[in-house]
Amino acid sequence: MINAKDWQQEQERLTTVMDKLRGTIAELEPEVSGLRDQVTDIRKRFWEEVTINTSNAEDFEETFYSMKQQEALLSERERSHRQRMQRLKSMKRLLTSPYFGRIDFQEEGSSLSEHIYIGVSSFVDRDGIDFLVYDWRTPIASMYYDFSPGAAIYDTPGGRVTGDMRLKRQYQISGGQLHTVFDTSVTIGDELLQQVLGKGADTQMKSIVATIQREQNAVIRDDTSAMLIVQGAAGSGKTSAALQRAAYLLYKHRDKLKADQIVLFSPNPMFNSYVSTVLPELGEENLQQTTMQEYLAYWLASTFQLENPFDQIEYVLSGTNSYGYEARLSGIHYKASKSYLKALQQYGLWLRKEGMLFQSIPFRDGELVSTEQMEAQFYSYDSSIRLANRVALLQEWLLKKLSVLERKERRAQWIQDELNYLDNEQYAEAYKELVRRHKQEGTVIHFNEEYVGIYGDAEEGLGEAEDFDFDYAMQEEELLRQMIVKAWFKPLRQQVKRLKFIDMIGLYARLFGDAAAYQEMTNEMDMPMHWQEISKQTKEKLSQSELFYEDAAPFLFLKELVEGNRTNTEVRHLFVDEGQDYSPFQFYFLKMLFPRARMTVLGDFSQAIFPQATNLHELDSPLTKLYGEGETNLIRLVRSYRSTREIVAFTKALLPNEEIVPFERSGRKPCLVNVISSEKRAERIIADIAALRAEGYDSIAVITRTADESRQAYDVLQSQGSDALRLITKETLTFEKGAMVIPSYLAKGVEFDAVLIYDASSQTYARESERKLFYTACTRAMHRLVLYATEEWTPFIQAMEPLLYEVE
Ligand SMILES: Nc1ncnc2c1ncn2[C@@H]1O[C@H](COP(=O)(O)OP(=O)(O)OP(=O)(O)O)[C@@H](O)[C@H]1O
Repeated sequence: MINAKDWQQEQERLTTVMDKLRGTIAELEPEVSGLRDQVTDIRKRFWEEVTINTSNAEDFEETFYSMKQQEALLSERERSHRQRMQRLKSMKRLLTSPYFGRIDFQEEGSSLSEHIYIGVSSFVDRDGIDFLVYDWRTPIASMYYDFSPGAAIYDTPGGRVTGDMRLKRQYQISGGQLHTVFDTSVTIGDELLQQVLGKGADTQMKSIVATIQREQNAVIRDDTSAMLIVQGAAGSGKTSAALQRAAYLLYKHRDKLKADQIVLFSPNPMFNSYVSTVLPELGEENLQQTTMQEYLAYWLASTFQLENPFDQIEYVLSGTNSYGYEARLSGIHYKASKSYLKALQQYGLWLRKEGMLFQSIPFRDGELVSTEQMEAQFYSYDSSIRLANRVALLQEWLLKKLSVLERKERRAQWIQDELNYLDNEQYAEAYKELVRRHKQEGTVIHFNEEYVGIYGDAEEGLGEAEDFDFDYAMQEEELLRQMIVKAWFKPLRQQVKRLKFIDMIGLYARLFGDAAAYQEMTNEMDMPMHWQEISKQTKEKLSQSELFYEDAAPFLFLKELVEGNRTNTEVRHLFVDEGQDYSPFQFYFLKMLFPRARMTVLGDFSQAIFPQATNLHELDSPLTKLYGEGETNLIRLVRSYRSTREIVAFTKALLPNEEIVPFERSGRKPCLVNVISSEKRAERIIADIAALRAEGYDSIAVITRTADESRQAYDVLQSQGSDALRLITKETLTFEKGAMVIPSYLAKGVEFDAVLIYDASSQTYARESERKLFYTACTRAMHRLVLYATEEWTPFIQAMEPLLYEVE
């Protein structure tokens, strides 16, 4: 804490800033509403202000300019309104807490030490020169996160500034009131961080701008790497850093980067809701959020029933004894690998020479264009042309061919039959169309009463009948023929436009047959184990219009090789959270889909629970190779901010090689509870939840290994009288406070005040492959961790130092 005199000065400064803020808000409010009224008014009276006259070229030009003028006025007012509105919102945000930090900095060569107050946005005095508050993302504010008092530097677009930081101070201000002030030295106020971290879990993630740590700041402000990899221990603030990074990039490149040009891939829809308030809290619009599944489904759901990654992991966790399990696992690994990617690329090259598969264009009972014709045409193009470009040429050829065939078909005998079956409405339509055409051409025609009698007097304002000089009946028949054939050809044309003439499923399915054929097409030297069974399983799925999750990205990749068109050049930044759960294949695929985006991948290999995991940080990581070492920056975060020291010590013992340093916050040791039956366990869990609630913990998760176990646990707990318990499934979209039962893989990325591991026995967690899953579940706990078992404890606990836990 600071002395009374300094406190007094800080109090006075806060009062001055608050007054000025109120003054600015009072000035801005009427300006904003005035501009809003003007915009509404201009919009409403737009056409009144424009004189429309198109009688001659000069009048037309005048009309055009008067419209342009009106449009310019409107967009200028809209822009002013938007800017003022944004400023007003920023000022209002500052009103509760105008700043959280201050540094005093004396630039080299200057005799003055400047007081830099730092908040969530900048606030400049009326003179436009005096910065009362600096946005935390300004270059000068970076020193607050990067240095302790003493020599300090910061980089600006104009070059590096060096100097001396005389003071570093932190504030807790809320509701415009000064609560605490700390002078800090080494890191950003451990006291403040202690207070922030000691609080309960929230249903929404919070912004951490007031307490960003130095290594996190490096993640946030890295603006040069094409690939930024953040390997961070559980709870080290990867997701937090990613979101503040988005806010930073939006601020730094505000004139050219928009929020919808940043895409965040997150682990599940519930996580999306969990992080969705951080950017708005920082005054920025939300970025685009999606999940890999959602993205794949966008392109594939109309063709296949797509397996969900959570169903895949359920199978991996529960299907150990089922037939074909080993083969499926081997298939999952192979289809996630760089080798498979190369195999598909090679297959693409092979297809340039031979083997493209097409679907004929059917017509009535036969074929309009056969697959042989397509094949011949396709391979008549220069073999150096890329597959996708050749497909585009073939498409053009097909469309032209359809036009020729369409004209030819008008003379076909079957049309005559169709004509006989037409109803009056269709004749009437043709009649109207003819009238319209002739009117347009200025031809004067006469319809005899017979036609008018049948079809009604569609013709109004037609000139007097003069020469009955064209054979209406013939024209009508010709038109009807055209209409009939057109109706038949329209869907065919659409199919061609949608590239339905390519047999994509056939092309993918062909890979899964004889191993020798596969090797010939793909040059694969190192076939995965159980190839025959993998092939059988894959083809079986395809034949039912279903797709395994592990096949989704590869299928789409092949589709892209053959068809092109799917790349997105708008997106500039791709953030992939829980990156260890994506396959090398998927990363490569993402790079291909978003060729103009930089990538930020955040993850923890220790939490790699999906079989297609990617190692993020080792030298041979496929991620480093994606953009090359020169373009890649790897940052490691080892300090964990989520869990107490005791919980971190326990979880670290599960994965002794994991680099993880706890933030010094203390709590109870994890507690092991052994009970004799599942009923007794339910009783105990219910009592524990009640006790935790009484201690003030609002968010409590009973974590099970799989969804099946969640359902069982939920049923037992309910039958024992636990009310207000929520069952979380892969369909759950929002994250709410309270007690819940949740499978381990859905708890990824989120955190709870207390975690109750439903079954930590050797029956549930025994295989080495389950170690990381168990670790991930335990690391969700912020303050309390309780584990239950009805049998002997999992070997992961048995191997642990007993000092690390309490037993009840
Ligand atoms: N600098 C910080 N100041 C305050 N709180 C922080 C800071 N860094 C992280 N935290 C808090 O620590 C918790 C964990 O952060 P976050 O979820 O971002 O970690 P993570 O590395 O993504 O975790 P995991 O990999 O386990 O999902 C959150 O409650 C977050 O608010």
